[in-house]
Amino acid sequence: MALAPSLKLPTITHIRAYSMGGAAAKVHGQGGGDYHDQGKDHWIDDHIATPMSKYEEYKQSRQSFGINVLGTLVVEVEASDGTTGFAISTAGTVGCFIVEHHLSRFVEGKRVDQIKLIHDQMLNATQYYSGGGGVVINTISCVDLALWDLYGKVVKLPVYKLLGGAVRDEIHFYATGARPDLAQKMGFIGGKMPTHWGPADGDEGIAKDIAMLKEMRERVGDNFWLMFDCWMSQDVNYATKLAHAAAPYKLKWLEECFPPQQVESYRQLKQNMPKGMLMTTGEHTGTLEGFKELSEAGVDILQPDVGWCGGVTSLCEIAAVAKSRGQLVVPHGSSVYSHHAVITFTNTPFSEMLMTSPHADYVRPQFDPVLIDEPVPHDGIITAEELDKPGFGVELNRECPLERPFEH
Ligand SMILES: C[C@H](O)[C@H](O)CC(=O)C(=O)O
Ligand SMILES: [Mg+2]
Repeated sequence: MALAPSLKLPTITHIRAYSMGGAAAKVHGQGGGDYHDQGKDHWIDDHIATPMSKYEEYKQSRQSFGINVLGTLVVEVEASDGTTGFAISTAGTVGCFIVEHHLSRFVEGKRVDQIKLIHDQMLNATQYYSGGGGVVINTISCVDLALWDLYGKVVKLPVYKLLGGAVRDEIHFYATGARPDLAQKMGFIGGKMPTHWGPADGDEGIAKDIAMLKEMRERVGDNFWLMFDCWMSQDVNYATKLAHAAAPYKLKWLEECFPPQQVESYRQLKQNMPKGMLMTTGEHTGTLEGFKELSEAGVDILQPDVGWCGGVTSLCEIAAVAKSRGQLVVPHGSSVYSHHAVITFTNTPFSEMLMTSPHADYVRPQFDPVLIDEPVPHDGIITAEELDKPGFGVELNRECPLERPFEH
C-alpha cells in the first residue's frame, strides 16, 4: 500500500561525525559524552576502585590509566527536507572513523523511519571487529540515537511518543556521586557511591568502604537508599564479604562487582549475597545476548547504557528480556537518551542521575556542555511534559570545540 502524501517521509542525505576531547584533542577536562573526562579534583577521579587498582601507579586516578582517552563522539544526520538530528556518546576520533568510513553506507539513502533496518545492518556488518561491545557498539549506539532524534524532529514528536508513549507522568531519580547526603537534600530517592578499595587492599579495604557507608547511613537516616558501585574491581570472595559487611547498614544494591564477561561470578555472588540485597550490572555489556546471560545469572537490575549498548533500539529489546523474568532495567545514567526510553518501560520504576558537578554538590547536566536544553531533575524528578519536544528535545552546542577528523 502506498503511503498517503502527508506521510511521505524524507530520506537521509548526510551523516557526519565529530569528536571532542579524548587523547587526540587539545582541549581536555570538559566532560560531554565522555563524562569521565573531567578536570582536576573531581569526585569521579578520586581513588575509585577499578580492575587497574592492583597497580599502585594507577590507583589514585582513572585518568592515569586512560579512562578518558576516547572523548565525545557527535553524530549528525541530515534529511532531504533539511531537518537534522544528532546524538552523542563516548567514542571520539575512533568512532568518527567508523561512522564516516563504514556505517555511513547503511544510513545515507534510507528513509528516516528505517531505523531498525539500519540498526541490524550496522550490527551485522561490524560483527567481525566489534567483539560484542566497546567502542564499536558505542558508535553504533550513537548513530541509532541520532536516527531516533532525526525521525522525531521530522515528524515533530518526542522520541518517547514514537516508542509507544509514557507509562508514568514523571521519572524519579537516584543520584550517583560522592555525596548521597547532599543528594538527599536535593530531593533524590537514593545515593550510589563508588567503592574506593578492592581485593588488593584485603579486609582493610572492606573496612574502609564500610566506614564510608556507615557514615553516610548516619547522615541520611534509615529510609534513604544507599548503593555501592564497584566498577568491575572485585572477585567473588571479596564481593561476598563486602555484601555481608554492608547488610547491617541497609545497602540496597551492589553494582558491577566484576567485568561483564564474568557471568559465572555474578551467578555465584547472587547465591552468596544476603537475602534482600540486590545485584546489579550491565553498563559495559554491549550485546542483547550478553544481557540475556546476565539476566539468566540472576542479576536483579540490568543497567545498560543506551549510548553503549546499541542505542534506544537495543535498549527496548534489553528491557523486554528483563521484563520476561520480572527483572528491572534501570539504565546507566545517560540523560535524555535514557529518559525518553525509560518513561515508556513498565519495568523501570526509577532512573539514574550521574552527578557531574566536581563535588557532587549541585545538579549539573550530565553531558554538559555539549547539549543545549538538557533537562535535569528538580526535587529528584523530571516530568513527561519536560520531554515534550521533537526528537530527544536537545540541540547541539556548536560553541564546543568539535572537530571532524574524517570525511567520506
Ligand atoms: C562512579 C562510577 O565509577 C562510574 O564512573 C559511573 C558508574 O558506573 C555509574 O554511574 O553507574
Ligand atoms: Mg555503575
